[in-house]
Amino acid sequence: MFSPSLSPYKADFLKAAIGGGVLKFGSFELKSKRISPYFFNAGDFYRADLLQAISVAYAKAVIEAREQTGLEFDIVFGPAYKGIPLATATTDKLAQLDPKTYGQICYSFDRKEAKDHGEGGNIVGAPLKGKKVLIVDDVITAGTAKREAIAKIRKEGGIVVGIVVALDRMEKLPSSDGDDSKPMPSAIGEIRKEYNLPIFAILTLDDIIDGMKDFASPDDVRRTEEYRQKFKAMD
Ligand SMILES: O=P(O)(O)OC[C@H]1O[C@H](OP(=O)(O)OP(=O)(O)O)[C@H](O)[C@@H]1O
Ligand SMILES: O=C(O)c1cc(=O)[nH]c(=O)[nH]1
Repeated sequence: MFSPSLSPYKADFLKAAIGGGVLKFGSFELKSKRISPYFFNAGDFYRADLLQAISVAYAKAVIEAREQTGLEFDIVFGPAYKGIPLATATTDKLAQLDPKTYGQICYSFDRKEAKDHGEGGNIVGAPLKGKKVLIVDDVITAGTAKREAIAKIRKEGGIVVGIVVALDRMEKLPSSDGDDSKPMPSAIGEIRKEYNLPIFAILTLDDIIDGMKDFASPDDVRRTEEYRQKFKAMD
């Protein structure tokens, strides 16, 4: 059963992720090199109805963040690659849901490799200089991709004001010596502290484990629970 504490838009989003095959079970190597028994592939939200489902969920998370914390921004930034359609779809949906507040916001994203001809550079979309930037991305695991995005935005003169992700995998930071058995603080908590930034997650691993008991095999549930235990943060 989905956790009763999951708000309706979050439950709808989790249903879409399951129905669209975005949430997968098996063995996956992550950016952090950890081997995970589950994977959230936001690249699989490619059908129009799924794109609708994600843009509604991100837009509602942003609107909720504004109501709860006063979050304000000029630009939605999507880190390459999977962040790109998420940021553009979220920008569009925000303007549709609340044109008065979001009708003039812009989107922007980076290239993984700088372009050396034409307009050049490695940012596409709205120029970041002096602007308040909200990062919209898929997943946070060890936090590396978010740190890279913050560095890129700052290099361009942008002011990062917050991060919204679909899924907080609730994992610990990697330790500097690569020993993943050591107790470590959470990736999301350290970014919040280090950069003094609010980070909002639509779903957490706990939400997924609560929900998957209804549709995944007992083996997948057990492996995912063991993974949670192995990589859980000390805070
Ligand atoms: O928290 P982390 O340990 O950094 O891992 C999570 C990030 O890793 C993947 O990005 P990747 O850089 O592989 O880019 P992609 O969007 O091209 O898949 C994924 O899309 C997340 O953004
Ligand atoms: O950590 C990652 O690389 C990662 C995890 C996940 O669930 N989904 C994804 O796209 N990347």
